[in-house]
Amino acid sequence: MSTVIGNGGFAEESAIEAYGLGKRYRRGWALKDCSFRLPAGRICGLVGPNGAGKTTLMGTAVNLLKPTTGTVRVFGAAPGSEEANRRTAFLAQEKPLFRRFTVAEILRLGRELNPRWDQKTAEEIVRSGNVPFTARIGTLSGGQRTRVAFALAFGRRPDLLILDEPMSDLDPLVRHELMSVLMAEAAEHGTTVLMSTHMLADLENICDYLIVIASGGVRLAGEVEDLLTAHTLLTGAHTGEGVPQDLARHTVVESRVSGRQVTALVRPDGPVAGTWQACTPNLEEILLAYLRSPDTPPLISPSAQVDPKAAAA
Ligand SMILES: Nc1ncnc2c1ncn2[C@@H]1O[C@H](COP(=O)(O)OP(=O)(O)OP(=O)(O)O)[C@@H](O)[C@H]1O
Repeated sequence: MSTVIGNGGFAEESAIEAYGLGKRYRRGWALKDCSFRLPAGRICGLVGPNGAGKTTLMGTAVNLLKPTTGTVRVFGAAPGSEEANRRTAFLAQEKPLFRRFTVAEILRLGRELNPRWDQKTAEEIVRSGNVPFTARIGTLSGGQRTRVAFALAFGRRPDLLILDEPMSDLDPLVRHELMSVLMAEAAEHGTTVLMSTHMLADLENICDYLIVIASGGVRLAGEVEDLLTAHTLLTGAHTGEGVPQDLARHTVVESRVSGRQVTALVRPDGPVAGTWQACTPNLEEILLAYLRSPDTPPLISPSAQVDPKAAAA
């Protein structure tokens, strides 16, 4: 199992490590050359445009899909192994639950199949949404079914919870409530969460770690705090064509001209020369700039990097 020495000098366990992960269907590559590490204990947002391969990536981590290239490990174990299965829960986008079962029967099934089952937490999640325990799954609304799927996932008391766009069919109040449950559970038990989302509010309010994938692989990965502080948003006078000379030694993620003003999102490599107004960008500005600029070199924080040699070990 690989570990990395973190800032405090403690060895941090890896929840997920992906090495050159790729999946090819007949139509082409769904996921390509994806390498990253998710340290244990983080709540990580997985972001990317439609079709970037987020569901595919999650599918390989829970052994629903076999990668075409590369490998993925969950707590150092192969997906599908007893160790990985015991420690991981997956909530798929379409929330497949047995439609003819009642809510109580589904929870009983969860209890019987999982040695670490936490009935109290599972029941509380169902009860706080006033979902009747006697109702059949097939008669529930989409949002209620999501709530029951959440209860099943949390009831398993996983070390790693993988959620594929979990909030897409929930009303704002329920989203808020279930996100609070998610954060409280994760904080109490040190659960690692990998959650794909298109909602920037989820990222800003919940996630402390971020992985951005696009057609060319991983574009950004690391602690949200580190990703924010690595960038500066500069505004100055537009004096000529192309990237301003002052910025030539820095990584310019994106620059845009509006009238006589130029705005540039930059990864500064030391102090920036010239007359610029500088501010810290927000997560949305960084995300959009990277997704619009496929040629910008990716930024992978040290904590999110894998050692390619470890893939063969
Ligand atoms: N079973 C399949 N057969 C063929 N192509 C597939 C299959 N599953 C996914 N794909 C393709 O792989 C690519 C990645 O799909 P995936 O569902 O992983 O993306 P995503 O990032 O989760 O997208 P979204 O944000 O829209 O949910 C898409 O182009 C999709 O059409």
